[in-house]
Amino acid sequence: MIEIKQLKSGYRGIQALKGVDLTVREGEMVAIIGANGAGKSTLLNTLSGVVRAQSGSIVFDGTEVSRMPAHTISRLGLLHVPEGRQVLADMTIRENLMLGALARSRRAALYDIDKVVSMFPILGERMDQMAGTLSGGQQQMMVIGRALMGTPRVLLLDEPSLGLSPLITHQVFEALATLHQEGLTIVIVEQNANRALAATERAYVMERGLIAQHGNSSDLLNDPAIIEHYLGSAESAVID
Ligand SMILES: Nc1ncnc2c1ncn2[C@@H]1O[C@H](COP(=O)(O)OP(=O)(O)OP(=O)(O)O)[C@@H](O)[C@H]1O
Repeated sequence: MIEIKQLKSGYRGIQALKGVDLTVREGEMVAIIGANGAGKSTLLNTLSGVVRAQSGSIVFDGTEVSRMPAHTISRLGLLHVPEGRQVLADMTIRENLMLGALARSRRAALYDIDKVVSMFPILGERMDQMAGTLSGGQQQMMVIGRALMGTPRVLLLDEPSLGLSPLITHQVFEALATLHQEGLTIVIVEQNANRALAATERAYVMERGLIAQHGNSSDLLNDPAIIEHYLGSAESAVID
C-alpha cells in the first residue's frame, strides 16, 4: 500500500532522512521507533507532503506521491495527525471535527460525527465547548477524530501518547486497536517504544536518518539491543 524507497529529505542544511526504505501493507499497524532526532517526524512529514522529498520515491496505492502537495496527498486518504496536535483552540470541538471532513474527496464518508463520538464519548459531551478547554488526552482524541472525518485510508500518527497519563494513553491505544480491527491501516511514530511495539505487528527502528532495523514488533520487544536502547526510558511525562 505504501512503498518508500531511498527517501531523502530534510531542512536547510540538515539531511534528516538519508535514504529510507519502508513498506506498509494494507490493513497493517506499523510502528516507527527511535531516539530523539532520528528522523521519525520528518519521515511522517515527508509522507504527508508537509516536508518536500529531495529524492527517492513514495508510492501510495500505485501512485507516486513524493512530489505532490500536502492537500492532494490528504485527499488520496493519507492523513497525518501531527505531533503537538494542532488543535484550533478557539473553535469548538464540532468545528474542529468538521474541518477534518474538508480533507475528504469524493470517497464515501466512513466516519461521521456520530461515529467519532461513539469512539470517544467525552467529545460528545463537550461538542460545543472550545477545543482549547480540553485536556491533553481529550485533544488527542479530538485530532484523531478530526482525521477520521477525512475518511483516511492510512492514518499517520506522530507521538499520540506524548504528555498523556498511562490511563489516557491506554484509552487512545484501545481506540487505535479498534480502528485497526475495522481494517484501517495505521502508522505510529512513538518515543514510547514499549507501548508502540506492544500495539503493532511490525516495527521499524530509525537511527540518524536511516532504518537501522525492522521486524516483528514482538521480536523487537524481546531483542536485548532494543531493550537496552529504547525500552525502559521511554515513559513520557505525565501531564493529564
Ligand atoms: N523544522 C525543522 N527545521 C530544521 N531542522 C529540523 C526541523 N525539524 C526537525 N529537524 C531536524 O531534523 C532531524 C530529525 O528530526 P525529527 O524531528 O524528524 O526526529 P524525530 O525522530 O521525530 O525526533 P523527535 O522525537 O525529537 O521529534 C533532527 O536533527 C532535527 O533537529
